[in-house]
Amino acid sequence: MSPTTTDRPTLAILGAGGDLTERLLLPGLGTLLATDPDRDVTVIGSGRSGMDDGDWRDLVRSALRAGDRSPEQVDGIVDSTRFVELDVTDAEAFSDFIDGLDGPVVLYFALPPAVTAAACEGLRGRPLRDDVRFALEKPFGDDLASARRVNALLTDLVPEDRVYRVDHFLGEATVLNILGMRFANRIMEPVWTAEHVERIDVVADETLALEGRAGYYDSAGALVDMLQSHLLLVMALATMDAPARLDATELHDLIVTTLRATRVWDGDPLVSSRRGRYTAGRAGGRDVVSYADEDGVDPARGTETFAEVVLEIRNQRWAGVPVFLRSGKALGEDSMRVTVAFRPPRHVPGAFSGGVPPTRLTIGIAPDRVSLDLATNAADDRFTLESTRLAADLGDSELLPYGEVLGRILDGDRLLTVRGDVAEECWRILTPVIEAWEAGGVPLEEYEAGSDGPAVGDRRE
Ligand SMILES: O=P(O)(O)OC[C@H]1O[C@@H](O)[C@H](O)[C@@H](O)[C@@H]1O
Repeated sequence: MSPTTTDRPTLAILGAGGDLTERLLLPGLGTLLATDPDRDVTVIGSGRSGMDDGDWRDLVRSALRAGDRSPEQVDGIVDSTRFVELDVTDAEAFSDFIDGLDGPVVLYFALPPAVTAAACEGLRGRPLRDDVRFALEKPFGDDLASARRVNALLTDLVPEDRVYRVDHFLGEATVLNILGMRFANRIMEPVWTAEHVERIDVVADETLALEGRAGYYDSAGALVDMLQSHLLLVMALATMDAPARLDATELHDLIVTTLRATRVWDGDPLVSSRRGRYTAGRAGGRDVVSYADEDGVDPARGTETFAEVVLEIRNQRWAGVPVFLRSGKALGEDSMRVTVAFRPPRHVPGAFSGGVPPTRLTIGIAPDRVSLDLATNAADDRFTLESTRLAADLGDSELLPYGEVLGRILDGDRLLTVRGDVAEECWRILTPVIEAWEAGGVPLEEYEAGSDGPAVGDRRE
């Protein structure tokens, strides 16, 4: 098969009629173009439901225009874009579609894992052009077994270095800042060990509720939607060893080594995990109906909208330090962050009565902020300690996480993607929790929308 060769890459979005394209991919691409005015790309949308070509162009134009970028650049993309009606599980049609694209090609699977798997299965044994890259949206598989199957299938089609598993958290400026802060400050690494750290919290609290996404979310739930993907990767970046170079192989090797050492705390999901589901209330300034009453939800399924799991990274650096991963929807506050709580000093002179406030470093992912809580002498009593917060806003980056990730994929850089073995480790770590929850071993606690989650078993820092 001889691909057409032009330098201009083609981004072919499969499942382009879904909300991901409109809400995240195209706006992300828009910010990429705004920050890189010379970048050129052909965007092709495809999906099963026939979208009118004009509607598709309008969608692309308005998503790309949402920002301050050159009209010529947007016009160039809108003029060359089109929508192709396609069922990717029809192997012959899918294969013809790929062959007809101008290369190099990024096939972006914005599709449920089972459809992606069926589409890839259909390509097996067919000639495939050698300038095609596969970009896949999370979740990668529905469980460990299916993730392994999809990975095997993919590497049967193309080498792993042409597979780009997308986790947009890796494109968050502040997530990348974890690396900068940790490895570019001499004061960090010496205390970044179990010797000095008491606990780590990786948190993604959202005021957002379901937002009409029952079709996807009701079968995923908070554990798979957030912990199995985003939060485990953030945890790995915050706890891995220092890279010698910042390239994809080095980063992925360090991430997977950390994940391989990670287990549910005490090996017991019954005491090391909590789950909850919101009831009606008010969150993020909006009235929220009970999750069970949301459109498209099957209440009998018992999907959780809040998940917390305590993990242990059983290696020399971290053994004995609990790592709390927590995420919930319809909570009282938006807060995505990593908080590292340090142990108290070995000795504090007795003159300081009344206890020592903890030292804590918080790297905020959203809002983008770094803060350090230090014990300082109280202004009104020199021999009493109080907590003082040093905080700095990191400033917003115009480039949205999806823009950062897409840019690298279009450039053939895998740094901010998820390697196959990393994705499998993420499933492996949480499989005991998934099984315990399926067996009903952990109760589904209710919490009111707008609260800070289920009260039962709360071990917040
Ligand atoms: O804050 P962001 O970047 O929108 O990321 C959070 C979202 O990440 C997505 O991957 C989840 O599916 C959503 O449920 C979640 O709301």
